[in-house]
Amino acid sequence: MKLYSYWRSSCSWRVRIALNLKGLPYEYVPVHLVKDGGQQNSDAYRAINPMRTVPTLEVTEGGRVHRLAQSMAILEYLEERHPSPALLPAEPFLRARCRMLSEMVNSGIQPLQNLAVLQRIKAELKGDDKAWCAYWIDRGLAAFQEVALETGGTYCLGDTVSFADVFLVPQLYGARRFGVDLQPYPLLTRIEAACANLPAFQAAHADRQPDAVPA
Ligand SMILES: N[C@@H](CCC(=O)N[C@@H](CS)C(=O)NCC(=O)O)C(=O)O
Repeated sequence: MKLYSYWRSSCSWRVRIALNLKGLPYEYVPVHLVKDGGQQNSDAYRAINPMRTVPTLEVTEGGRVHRLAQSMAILEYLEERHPSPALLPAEPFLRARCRMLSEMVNSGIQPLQNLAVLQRIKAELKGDDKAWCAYWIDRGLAAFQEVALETGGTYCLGDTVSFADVFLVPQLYGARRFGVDLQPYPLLTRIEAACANLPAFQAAHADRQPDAVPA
């Protein structure tokens, strides 16, 4: 498998964690989201992913190359194709709660802090892109914690790692980047610390990627 990724992209990070948790090796193809006006906007990359975003996972199966985009769709594919270890709970209610928490990040927070959105806010609306981001991330995390309190154990859903943790951890990195105070979210930072003990999360960390820029 080949993963088109950017070190600091939270959506790519989710897929890296899931691939690692499932023990699936992959080739890392860096797509620089800022350099050259953003390599995601190049004709070559648009042919790979018309949404001009990372991640894209390329899978060769039965002699055919399949390209998958949208981290949630990729995670669902990995879960179906490589069910063990399971990243979705077996029980239908918990399964839905897991997807619910994941979507709170996937559609409730990340799209509002996406690079292309921030560039427009700053350049065209002359707005404060960082304050915009911090507001939506904070609001989203507050809701996430409230929901996670009902099911949280070591991780978001009891004591087993799931999609919800895979979505949460990169989002907390983004929160710090945009100056969000995480003091009000002790459950979330506790879960983050538990995930940080796992090799799959460690290897997926932004700073450990081949295209990472040292601070
Ligand atoms: N819903 C998509 C979102 C993908 C996305 O927005 N990726 C960001 C990085 S996390 C990106 O490539 N942004 C490029 C841009 O805004 O120009 C997913 O989950 O994969």
